[in-house]
Amino acid sequence: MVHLSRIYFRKYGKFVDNLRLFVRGGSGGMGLPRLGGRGGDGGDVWVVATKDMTLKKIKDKYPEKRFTAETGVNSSVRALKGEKGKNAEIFAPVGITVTTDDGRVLGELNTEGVRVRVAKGGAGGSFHSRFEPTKGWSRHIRLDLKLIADMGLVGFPNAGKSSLLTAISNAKPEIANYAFTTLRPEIGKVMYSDHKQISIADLPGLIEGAHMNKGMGHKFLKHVERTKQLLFVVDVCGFQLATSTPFRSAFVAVQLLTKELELYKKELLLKPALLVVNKMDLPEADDKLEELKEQLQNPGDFSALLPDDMIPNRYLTFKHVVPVSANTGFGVDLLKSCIRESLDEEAVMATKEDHKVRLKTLRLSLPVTETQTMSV
Ligand SMILES: Nc1nc2c(ncn2[C@@H]2O[C@H](COP(=O)(O)OP(=O)(O)OP(=O)(O)O)[C@@H](O)[C@H]2O)c(=O)[nH]1
Ligand SMILES: [Mg+2]
Repeated sequence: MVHLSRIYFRKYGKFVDNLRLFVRGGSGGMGLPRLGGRGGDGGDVWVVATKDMTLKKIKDKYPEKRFTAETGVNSSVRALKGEKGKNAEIFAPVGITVTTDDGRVLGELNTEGVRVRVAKGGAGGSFHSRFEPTKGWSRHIRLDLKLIADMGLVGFPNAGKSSLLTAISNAKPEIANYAFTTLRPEIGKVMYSDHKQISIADLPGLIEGAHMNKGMGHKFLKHVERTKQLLFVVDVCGFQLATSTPFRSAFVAVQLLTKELELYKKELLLKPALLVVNKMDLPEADDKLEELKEQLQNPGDFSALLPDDMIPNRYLTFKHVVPVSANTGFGVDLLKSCIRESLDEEAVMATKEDHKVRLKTLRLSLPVTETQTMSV
């Protein structure tokens, strides 16, 4: 079973959370001057929110990333009014924003079945156009998978994720000394002194086997896909789900969490990650933290501590390892600044990347030809 899922996950390429596509409405059909016949209008291009769809699937299925609707049917003696060309439909995942290249929002596809027209077909030729049809609109659009939060908390049950969110944000999630207190994501906003706000999603605890849909499984992991960065949270003293399940030290917990994400979708591990070592107020926490830090320096040397089939292919490198106590507030300010620093760094990199793409596009599209943009 584990093997099967590994083979399955190898199929994934890089995680895709935005996609740029070229869309063109179909041209209109020719009119028939002799009999005053009108050609059919060209088909339109629509983006349709569809269950179980991903941007990656669109990219794989349409590597050219071009969608053109069909041309309207010419007017003929047998059918004076030509039929409208067939629409092109782009089946896209639920939770995307569709924008033009310059950032104008064309639609938010938040519910299955919602659709937005992104390119209108041209008009069929008629008396008013001397029976000449017009071309469909053409342009580039962007599909962006909306993030539910900047940061997502990833940890086993009871690690103190909800307590941590309470300590650093305005959120008031449920906290209790039993596993699976949190059953759905709750978003907390963290305020900074310069008024910048960032969002953190408290997510249900992950358990071993989550990638095979155990526990909250996929429901949980799906949300992790929609955060910019990951905030791993472990209990410095380790974790045991039940007396019948093995005890996991903080180091093992980190690696098991990594492996669960890897087995679900290894691209998740491309996201920047920070590690929070919680419950530093507990006895012997300092010694345990030292041990954890040492193990994280050379994780490969400690792989014998992990079950054979749960050794990550690549150990994660955390941008920051921050010891905190959600209960006493120790380390919370430091954590807030580490989070901010990490997000700011990523934003700078994203802007640079975006500039590069735009420059490249500009060079490729010069001189500007007949590309038209729609006014709605
Ligand atoms: N001593 C100590 N206990 C803590 C700390 N943070 C959280 N706890 C306790 O750990 C237990 C679990 O805390 P939660 O915040 O509910 O943990 P969670 O990770 O959100 O758990 P799930 O929602 O079940 O995944 C509670 O009894 C908390 O009071 C801490 O810093 N120190
Ligand atoms: Mg919780």
